[in-house]
Amino acid sequence: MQVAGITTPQEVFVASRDRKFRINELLVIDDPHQGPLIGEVVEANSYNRFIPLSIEHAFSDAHVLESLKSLGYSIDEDEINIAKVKLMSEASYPVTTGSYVHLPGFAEVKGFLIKGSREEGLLLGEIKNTEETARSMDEDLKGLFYIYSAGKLDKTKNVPFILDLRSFQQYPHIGIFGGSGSGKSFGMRVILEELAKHNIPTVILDPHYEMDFSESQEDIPKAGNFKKAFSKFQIGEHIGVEFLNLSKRDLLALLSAVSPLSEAMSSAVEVLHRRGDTYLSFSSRLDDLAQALEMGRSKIDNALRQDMEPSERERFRRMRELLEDYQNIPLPSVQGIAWRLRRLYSSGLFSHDIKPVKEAMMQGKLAVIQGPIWLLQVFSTYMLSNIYRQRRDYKDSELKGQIQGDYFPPFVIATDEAHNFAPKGRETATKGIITEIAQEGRKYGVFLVLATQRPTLLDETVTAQLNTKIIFRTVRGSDIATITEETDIKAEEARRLPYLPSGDAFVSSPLFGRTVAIRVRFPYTRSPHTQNPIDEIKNHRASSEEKLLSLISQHLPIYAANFARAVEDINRDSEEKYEVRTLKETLDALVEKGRLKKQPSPLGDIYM
Ligand SMILES: Nc1ncnc2c1ncn2[C@@H]1O[C@H](COP(=O)(O)OP(=O)(O)OP(=O)(O)O)[C@@H](O)[C@H]1O
Repeated sequence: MQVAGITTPQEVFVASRDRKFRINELLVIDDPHQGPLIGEVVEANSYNRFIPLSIEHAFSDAHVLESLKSLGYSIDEDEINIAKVKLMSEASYPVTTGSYVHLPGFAEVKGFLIKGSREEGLLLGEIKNTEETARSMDEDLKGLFYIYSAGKLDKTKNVPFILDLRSFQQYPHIGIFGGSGSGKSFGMRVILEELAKHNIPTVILDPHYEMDFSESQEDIPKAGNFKKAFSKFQIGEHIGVEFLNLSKRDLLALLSAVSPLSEAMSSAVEVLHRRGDTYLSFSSRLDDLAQALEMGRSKIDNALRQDMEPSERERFRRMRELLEDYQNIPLPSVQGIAWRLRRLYSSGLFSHDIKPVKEAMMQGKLAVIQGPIWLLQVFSTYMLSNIYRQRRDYKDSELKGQIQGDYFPPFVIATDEAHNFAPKGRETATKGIITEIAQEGRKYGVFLVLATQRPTLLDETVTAQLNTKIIFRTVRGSDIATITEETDIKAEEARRLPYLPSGDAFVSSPLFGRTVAIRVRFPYTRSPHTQNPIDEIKNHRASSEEKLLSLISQHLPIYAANFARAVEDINRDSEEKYEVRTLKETLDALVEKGRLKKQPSPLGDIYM
């Protein structure tokens, strides 16, 4: 392999007669004047005499041709492999044409490939096309995980891609971008498994109900057990919000997450919510005021003149007071607040608190929060503000040398569909807290892992703070443009984005100082949704058939003449609601499948 053509201090062409180049592989150029220079292949091509060098293409540059000839290549006969190579760091002078080039041993390029220790890093996958270099790699870095590729699962043979945990302090936030089916969810799962391995407290917002780590991939030997590494909470069922602790700001955020509040409603909440309010006290105040506004003063006074139960009288008195204090609040605003509040209440939100989440975090677990996206927004606004504040207060008081309250650890927040939580050009309940953490979470050790299919729809301030970006296959032009703007991805790589296979990604990270092409390792656990829908139908059918058969077999033989009795018996023993007609159909279907026999008799058919 030799350098050919006109060179620059940043970029060269390398030619080889017998070795095909692979994109992203590293090469060492032995420049006689500048010593070894490391470069990365960004374009790889092969030519032979049957397909002449094209006129438009850069490689056809007359200088490259001339240079190849003078290096002893016969461009009319030989197959020639040519690579465009970008140097990792700029050379002092243009590279010497004709310099020999060799494939690096691990020691020569270790500094470019490995930026963290195996013990203290997240093992996300392998660096593409580093197989030859990996042969001379330290033994303890070899075969650390499994890669699934071309229908086969194998131990990795490449150099591992390790994201150093300690580097989070410097580069705290991770973005995962990629279109549908590109490998984003697998990538997120791998990151979360790695965080779990290190017992890093992590809160996961899971709008897709897919973040379950209890089922291991069967094909991976010794996949490890993640069952105890995570706890799953459903909003309204296991966790919720303590109304008593809500500030006015929290309450406004919660109500507006149900449906945006008008100006009048916001000001009404400001004046109506009082310190120490419980759900009951606040909601009855709203109901009383709504009724008072509806009745008007004279009707209330009239009512008070009548005979009534003391508790009833007390209520009318309260209504009159409320009317005096808040007569300027429009009735529709009070009603608007009341229905939003009722919606929150009926979701179960106010019946629980976030203690279980905090406990899971204190144990260094993954705390998976599940709920429909609107409720997740409502709840996470409150929860993230709460735990972030707790961590901030702890850290601030530690810095001031006056620790108050209990220890609260650094933590990670991870979510898919991040553009719903911090959308561009639109306010949502969660956006404020996510932007705040994106901007100053680093100081407190609070880190974000945000995945989205649509980076273009993610708030720019947040996107700009995502220091490490993992970019999977992306087809949409506008998203490729955003990615190109927001990362150091090279033009050649951006062109490849629409064609990346699922699970391949570019990692743009300041730690590496360049974009690294990786294949994400195969996760140890699997999502509960991995079953193919067609298999699901078949399995369900087979298991219902078994259930049916074992139910019916207890009542065999069934005589057609005595169907009514059989229906009664079967319905009594099960939750089924057969009628004579449906039982007959079911039995006939089982006969057709060969699971039952039907024998004619003078008194009618007998099923056995
Ligand atoms: N690292 C990987 N190794 C092997 N196969 C992978 C990998 N990543 C993804 N795949 C394959 O691609 C499929 C889709 O991946 P995944 O579910 O992660 O996509 P996604 O980007 O999250 O899509 P969506 O946004 O639609 O959920 C997986 O079911 C799997 O078959």
